[in-house]
Amino acid sequence: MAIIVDANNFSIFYDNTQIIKPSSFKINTGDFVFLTGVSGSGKTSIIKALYGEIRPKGSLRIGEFEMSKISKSQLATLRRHLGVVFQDFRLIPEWTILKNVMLPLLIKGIDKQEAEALALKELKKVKLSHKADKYPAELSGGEQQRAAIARAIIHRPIMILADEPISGLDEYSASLVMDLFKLANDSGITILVASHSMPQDFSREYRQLHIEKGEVYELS
Ligand SMILES: Nc1ncnc2c1ncn2[C@@H]1O[C@H](COP(=O)(O)OP(=O)(O)OP(=O)(O)O)[C@@H](O)[C@H]1O
Repeated sequence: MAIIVDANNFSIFYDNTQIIKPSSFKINTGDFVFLTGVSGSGKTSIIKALYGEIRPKGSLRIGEFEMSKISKSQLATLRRHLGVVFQDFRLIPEWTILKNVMLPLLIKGIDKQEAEALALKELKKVKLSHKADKYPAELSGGEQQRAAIARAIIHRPIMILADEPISGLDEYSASLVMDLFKLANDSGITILVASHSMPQDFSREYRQLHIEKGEVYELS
């Protein structure tokens, strides 16, 4: 199995404060991984390091890219192959939900009409077809979260990074979201979900990386 994430003594600092102590782990292509830990333990920071928003120390590789010294152009290339769901969704407020979901396809250079048709299909899967023409502010938090997930999946990334994608969702929406991730995982997409706890009744093989006191280790 190919290694997609290779963390080798990587650590994260904000100014002089060490949030993640030197840690090592590997994620294989096709893994379904939960990143758990209490609030403030550093889950978001690891997602941000993997998405290139903060620069880790030591070695954190995604495929051929070394995140501790990735260049701007390499980062743009890498991001085209990642899907990300941030805790605050980061939908573009001036754009409709449909256009937000189309964005990764437009970046890929897919023609607008085709992108629109694909985005409508993806919105159907997250049960948001009826909100396609609305703006983010017109949607509930849970609906915005589902739109963000549609945007993260639509371009069939190699890996999806999702920060607390089911927190605050009711049971129906939470299982809808987890089902979407399972489906994506079935098609070979590696999934990393940061969550303060494991979802109940998670019926599939998974790995759990846990952060405690700044250390990341595998729970089995
Ligand atoms: N930009 C920043 N500057 C300084 N410290 C930060 C910054 N962002 C986060 N931190 C600190 O880093 C630590 C880890 O934060 P992080 O957001 O990664 O935790 P988390 O596990 O995702 O928490 P939550 O579950 O509440 O989202 C916290 O102590 C936080 O205060």
